[in-house]
Amino acid sequence: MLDDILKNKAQEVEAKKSRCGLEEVQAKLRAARKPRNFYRALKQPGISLIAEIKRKSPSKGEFRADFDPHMLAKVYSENGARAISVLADESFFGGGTHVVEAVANDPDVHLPVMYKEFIIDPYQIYEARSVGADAVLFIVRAIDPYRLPEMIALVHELGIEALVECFSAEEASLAVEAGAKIIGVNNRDLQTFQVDLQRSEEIRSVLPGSVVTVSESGLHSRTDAEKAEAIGFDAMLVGEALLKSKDVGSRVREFVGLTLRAEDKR
Ligand SMILES: O=C(O)c1ccccc1NCC(=O)[C@H](O)[C@H](O)COP(=O)(O)O
Repeated sequence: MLDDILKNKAQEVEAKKSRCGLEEVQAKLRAARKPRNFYRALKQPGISLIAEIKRKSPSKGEFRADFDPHMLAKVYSENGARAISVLADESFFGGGTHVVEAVANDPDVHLPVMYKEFIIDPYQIYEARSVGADAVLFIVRAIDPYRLPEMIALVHELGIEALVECFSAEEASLAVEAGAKIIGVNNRDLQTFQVDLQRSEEIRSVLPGSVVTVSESGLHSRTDAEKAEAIGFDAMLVGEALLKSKDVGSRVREFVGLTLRAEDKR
């Protein structure tokens, strides 16, 4: 699946570049709002929630009939999320750069916003900042390892942050050597879609204490959040469990430990 997404992304990026050149993107970037500090948001006491906005995903299909990015971002920020991840990919996740732009500049939302995209080219980093994003996602296995340090350096030069995602201890070491300050462990295998929270535990144990760490995918309860915190994660990235809820606000409060967990209410 990841290979299909990346093949499609390479074509999309080339098409975008011919519609809107880098100079035009850089001009827009100069007028973008000031970055919000994603790193500091995740580094606060207790496990921080990065709440995700996506219409659909390859593994789960459509998440909700009343999908409304503005409503979700507002509810996430009013109930204790510390950052928001917005899918920029349209073909597979039903998102878009315009969706990130709307959330990042929403007057009701004051949290840092991550541009969740399959980044393979520096052009996409400029594009992310030009719409007001405060962070971008890098997937280690999607980027040429020789280019990863320069991609991370460019993100920092633009005054924003990179969440660098890995699936193995080897990828985590590559990320650290490339200068990553924030490292994520994805619990979902992107070929089989199987989720294994054990992966977070294994990789966390080889990460240095100096990086901010994020456990990503397949977290479904406050119990999962507490386990991630207990093994040393600073933050968690959660989508499905929030998006599929009838009462998104109370689900967010549950994840961040402000209300009783669903299993304790039974
Ligand atoms: O989720 C997918 O189907 C998927 C497929 C191919 C590439 C990436 C994919 N997911 C990206 C993610 O990392 C998740 O959107 C994110 O971690 C949130 O996960 P969840 O809480 O399980 O929605």
